[in-house]
Amino acid sequence: YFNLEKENDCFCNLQGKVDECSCNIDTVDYFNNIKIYPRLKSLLEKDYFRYFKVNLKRECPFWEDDSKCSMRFCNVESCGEKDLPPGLKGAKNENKYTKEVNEQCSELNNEYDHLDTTLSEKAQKDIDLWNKYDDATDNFCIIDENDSDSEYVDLLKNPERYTGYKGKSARRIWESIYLENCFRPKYSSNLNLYIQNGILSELCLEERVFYRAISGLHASINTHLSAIYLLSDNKFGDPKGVWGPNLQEFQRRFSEETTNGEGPNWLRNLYFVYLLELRALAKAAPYLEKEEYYTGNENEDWDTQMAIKDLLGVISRFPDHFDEKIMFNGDKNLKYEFREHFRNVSRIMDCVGCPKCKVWGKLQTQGLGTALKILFSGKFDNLENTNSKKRFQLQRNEIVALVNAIGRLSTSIYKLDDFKNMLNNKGVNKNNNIFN
Ligand SMILES: Cc1cc2nc3c(=O)[nH]c(=O)nc-3n(C[C@H](O)[C@H](O)[C@H](O)COP(=O)(O)OP(=O)(O)OC[C@H]3O[C@@H](n4cnc5c(N)ncnc54)[C@H](O)[C@@H]3O)c2cc1C
Repeated sequence: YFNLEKENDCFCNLQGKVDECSCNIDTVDYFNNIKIYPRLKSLLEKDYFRYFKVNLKRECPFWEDDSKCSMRFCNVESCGEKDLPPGLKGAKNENKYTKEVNEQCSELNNEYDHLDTTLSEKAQKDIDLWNKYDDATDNFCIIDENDSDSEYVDLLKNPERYTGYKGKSARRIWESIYLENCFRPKYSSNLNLYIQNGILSELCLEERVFYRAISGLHASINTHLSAIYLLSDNKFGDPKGVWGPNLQEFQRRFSEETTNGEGPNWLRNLYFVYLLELRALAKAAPYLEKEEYYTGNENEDWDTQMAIKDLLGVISRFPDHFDEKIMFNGDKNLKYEFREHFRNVSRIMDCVGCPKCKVWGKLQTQGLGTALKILFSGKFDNLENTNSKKRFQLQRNEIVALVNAIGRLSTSIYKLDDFKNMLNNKGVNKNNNIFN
């Protein structure tokens, strides 16, 4: 199928600096594969991170969903109440998420010190409304967590992998993201649906960042489906399927030869979005270190807190993340547009025709949306100097989505190393021009 000489070309341009950031691809490789990936892998097996609440029933607001996924591997096993950790049971009762509320401490009030914190029903309603409004204007995503149709999905039971979702429906999702919901070069005569790297310079920094983030997410999803591909025959093979890396699929998606020279740029965008999300995690560290990670299982909750602290410590010692301070210093409208575009991308996830892809698509856009909120809402600036826990709260699902989204990107970068080794073992390292 492929010319061996050209076979490795996904990796040749994948070197040097990550665009818009100050560090090199190989520095990120080392840092991720040795330090971050193993930590995230064990952290994401903890109950707190393994259950994601998602609404799979919300209708597509843009067009009638016309797709049925071709394979049974598309379907999601949602989990029943009995499978959930004690702290997440009674999903309708939002208060169950925090230990404080569950353990309702009843201290005696000194009647002279007593501060009357009761509010009239009307005032309480107003405040709820204000909070909702404030929150909504900061959010880059529609959040499913409080939705009555939402259900918990066990992410470990539903790994992101090849599902067979392709064709018109999948293409329409990506097209509508890039065509309508990414910023586009205004003066370019190029009518190609997808933005080519060469004309990205016509976009301003913020617009480029937006495009690179989406493209990086796309590259990550396509790396996963190539890395956990269905290798056995669907009809006659093992009913559970035999899964593993498919090098040819990976090359078709990322080599210069088959992508008009764009594949390696898409992989660079994967590194970009990884650094962007890591920066968000580092920025929110003072807040996340104080979170309880409550599931009702004391031992595990303690382990989770320790594991998070350890991870945040490692991340904060890596200096060269994305620098968000360079963004939104000019045109005030741009931030608003940026947020609206991204909210539309998150709405499009309701149109994904394969339930498993939808779960992971929603999780990853919500994770990226949470990262953008941390970086750009202003509410996480100067966290070190304030009692942040009281000032601002992320919902449980936002934290679960953010850390899992970083887990996905980290795994993709790790899997690139596997593909690189597979290519080298085939004896084509002399021209290893994807990764060199
Ligand atoms: C939200 C979502 C989640 C999905 N999850 C899964 C999943 O879990 N498992 C699964 O098997 N399939 C999944 N899919 C489908 C998968 O992403 C592909 O759409 C499908 O495999 C068809 O691939 P394709 O070769 O036609 O190109 P597509 O990936 O559909 O890409 C369409 C076009 O976009 C351009 N393009 C490709 N990659 C990039 C990039 N990184 N940056 C910029 N432009 C790019 C190219 O011009 C390409 O022709 C998902 C799709 C969506 C929309």
